[in-house]
Formats: sequence, C-alpha cells, structure tokens
Amino acid sequence: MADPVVTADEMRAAEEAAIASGTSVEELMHRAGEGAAEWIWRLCGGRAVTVLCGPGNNGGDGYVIARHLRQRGASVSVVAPLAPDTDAARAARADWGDSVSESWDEAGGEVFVDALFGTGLSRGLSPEHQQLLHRLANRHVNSVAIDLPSGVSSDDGALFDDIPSYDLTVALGALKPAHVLLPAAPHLSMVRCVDIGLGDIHYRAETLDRPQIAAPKSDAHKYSRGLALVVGGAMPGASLLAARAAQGAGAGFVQLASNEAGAVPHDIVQIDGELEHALSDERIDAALIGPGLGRDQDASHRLQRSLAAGIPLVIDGDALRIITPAATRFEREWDDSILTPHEGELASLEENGGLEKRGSKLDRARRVADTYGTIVIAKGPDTIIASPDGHCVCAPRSPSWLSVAGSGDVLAGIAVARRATSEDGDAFDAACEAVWLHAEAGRIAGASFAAGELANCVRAALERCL
Ligand SMILES: NC(=O)C1=CN([C@@H]2O[C@H](COP(=O)(O)OP(=O)(O)OC[C@H]3O[C@@H](n4cnc5c(N)ncnc54)[C@H](O)[C@@H]3O)[C@@H](O)[C@H]2O)[C@@H](O)CC1
Ligand SMILES: [K+]
Repeated sequence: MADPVVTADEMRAAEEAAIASGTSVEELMHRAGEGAAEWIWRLCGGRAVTVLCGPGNNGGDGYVIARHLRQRGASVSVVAPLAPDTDAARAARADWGDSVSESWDEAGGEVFVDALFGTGLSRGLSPEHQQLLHRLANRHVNSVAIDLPSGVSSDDGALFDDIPSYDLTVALGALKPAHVLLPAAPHLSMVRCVDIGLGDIHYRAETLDRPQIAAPKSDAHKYSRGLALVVGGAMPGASLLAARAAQGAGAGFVQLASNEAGAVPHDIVQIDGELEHALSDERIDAALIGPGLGRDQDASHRLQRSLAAGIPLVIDGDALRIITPAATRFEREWDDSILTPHEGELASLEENGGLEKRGSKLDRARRVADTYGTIVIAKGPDTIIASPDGHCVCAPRSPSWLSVAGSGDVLAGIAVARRATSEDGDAFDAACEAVWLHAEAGRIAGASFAAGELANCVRAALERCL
C-alpha cells in the first residue's frame, strides 16, 4: 500500500485535528516514543544507548524513548544541551526522571539516538550542536534518527548542515518529503514509519507501489492492445531503444516514424516519408517524441506536427528543451500528455514556462505540471510523478546502475507503451507504471548494464506486475 508523504504543515494540521478530537500531544508523543523505542530495541539488542534530546517535541520523543529503553533493561544516557521548551517535552523529561548531561563526556554507548531536532528545524545548527552531533555519531557503532536527521529540512530534503549517516530513521506518523528527496534521502539507509494514530491526514504526495498490470484480454489483437508510435529524429539509436522498451512494456504494435536509414529490427515497423502520414493513422493510441530528436528546425517541425495530431504524447529528451506551455496548453484543447524531464530538462521547462526554480522537487514538478497542463515524470534518483491537480507520487529508491546513457530513452519507451495500452486513458497511472517498470528492469538487469540490456529486461519486469 502507498504511504502518505506529508509536509510539516500537513503534519501540524493532522496533529491539531487529533488534539481537537481528544488526543493530547503527550499521548501522541508517548505513542511516537514507544514505537521508536521498539525499532531501536530491535537494532540495539540491549546494547548501551545515548539519546541526544533537543528543546522541542523531537527532544520530547527522545526522553520517552530513553524511558522505554531503560524499562527494557538497556543502559541509557541522555544528553540535552538545551532545556525543553514545550509542555509535552518538559513532561517527558520529568517522566524520564533520571540524570541528564548538558554535554557529552564520552561515557559509554554503542547506539546513538538523534532526537535533537525534527520537523521544527528552521535553520542551521550552531557550531556547538553540529560538533556534538557529529562526535556522537562518530563515536557510536550505530546511529538512529528520530523522525529526521537533525540538520535536514523536512519539506524539501535540503541539508542545512553536513549530516552524519544513519543506520535507521524512524519517521513519526508519516513519511516526510526529506525521507524520499535528494540530497537528504541517501543519508538514510533504512527508514521505518511508526503509526501514532493521527487518523486521516490530508496529504498531496504518496509513495509509489508496485502496479497491477492486466494481461491482454483473451480476444485481444495487435491494435486493441495499444499501438505506440515512436517519432524518430536526427539520432535514430535513441528512438530505436525507446521502441524496443515499448515492445517489452506491453504495447501490441510499435511503429517507428523515421527517415533515417539504418537497420531496424523486423518486429518494429518503420514508417518513412512525411511525419503527417505516420501520425494520420487513427489507430495510434499514443506517440513518443524526443529521444534523439535534435533541436534544429526539423526537430521543431516534428514536435509541432506531433502536438497538432491530437494523440496522447510522451515528450522526452530534446523535445523538452524546445516545448513551451503555449504548445501543450493552448494549441491543444486538452492535454493528457506526459513530460519526462531530468533535472536539466526540468530547469529548461521552468525557464520556457516563465517559472521560478524554487521549493522542493515536489513543488517544482507540480508547478511544471500545472503550467504545461500535463503529467510530469521528474526523473532522477528521487523520481516524482506530478499531476496538474497537485497530486504527486514519489518513487522508491532505484538501482543506481540506471544512471547509464540511454536509460531515459528506455523510460520514455515504457511510458508510451503504458499510455497506449491504458484502457481508461489515465496518463497518471501510465506514468506511475512506467517508473516502476523502469526501476524493476534495472533490478533485473543487475550491475553495469547498457541501455539495450535494460530495454530487454522490461518484459521480465512487466511479468512481475501481472
Ligand atoms: N506532529 C505530530 O503530530 C507529532 C510530532 N512529534 C515530534 O515533534 C517534532 C516536531 O516538534 P517541534 O515542532 O517542537 O520541533 P523540533 O523539536 O523539531 O524543534 C523545534 C525546537 O527547536 C528550535 N530550533 C529550531 N531550529 C533550531 C536551530 N537550528 N538551533 C537551535 N534551535 C532550533 C525551535 O526554536 C524549537 O525550540 C517532530 O519531528 C516529532 O519528532 C511527536 O512528538 C509526536 C506527534
Ligand atoms: K532528529
């Protein structure tokens, strides 16, 4: 099941709603601390623990954790450079009832628990706090972050400071954007979420789950299964790669509109001549334009013709450098196309759309989706799928071997196949399926694959979603 990804404001609203319906902050803190202590106990197995507590409710959670671990028999030391400044944290410290040091004297401890700051961190740490945090992390065998590593900005994953690496991060109530976004996410090797009974949380982002993909119906034929057209350009290799991936991702028929001479496999139908001719086939369910397109005048013409054809499009690569919101929003009455930018292309889309580059990757992908009126796959190690209505899905971490030339062409090919095969015409679902299949193909391909091998693994990835 998908998990919500919740901003600090959305968390606060959920907390207020829970309080309004009769749950106290102390009760929420108790559930958070008890749940986190359970995870830490599994990691520490009775070893000595040092808990670093901050002044806010994150620190309050730390005192609750310290008390629960002590009750279980662990030797626990608490370090708190700042006194509690919330009622709930003061109560939690009183319940701990044991000694608290203001600084760390390097006394024993194998497991370090960072409960210095959570979602309330608003600026960088002071040099003393920064030094204390790193000393503690370096001098213990394992480190655990409570809710978030101290030094991380909850809503966008930015690092206020250099942070240590953590073996375990216990997210409280829900995942936050920093758990899934760069640059924070790679510092958190394992993230576990504790349910603190917040009830219904209003959220606009969630994690990506394995999709369920249906096999073709028993009466299917090549056209009813989805006809995907890949529009080629100056560099035919990229579009061939995309076409190969589209075949593996379930399309019944893949055509390549290209005038470039070159060996095209027999099971891909090449349609040469005027692009209008290829696009005029009413049986086409979706088309891909961008991989290997080039950015010259011919590329612009091919893009304009594709947009004018009124077919759902996947727009990738070079096409993302030359497209404008006027083309997607106003030249077409409707648009359910998918844009697949990497970071540089996302910045181009922002620039061409007159948008500022600000906020989290979630905010940026949403803004581009809204401005262009399309679904956006903002790809990278922290891929986001965004809809113009603001809904976002965050992909789980994928194999880093996917960072290979041609990997994006494969993703675009998968996306056009999923868009062509989708029965209800839902571009957002097609985009989510494509992101999952791409990562799954990477897992199957193993280490150091070339993009062609990745494309060949898409079929096996699809099989795992049937
Ligand atoms: N939202 C919820 O429903 C719940 C939240 N809980 C915990 O509460 C945390 C949020 O608590 P708070 O809002 O109190 O925030 P934090 O505890 O994260 O930090 C806020 C405190 O730190 C200070 N501060 C912020 N940046 C600082 C800096 N750079 N240097 C020094 N001081 C700094 C603030 O002035 C304030 O005193 C969550 O991360 C979670 O751990 C849990 O107790 C359970 C329930
Ligand atoms: K923390």
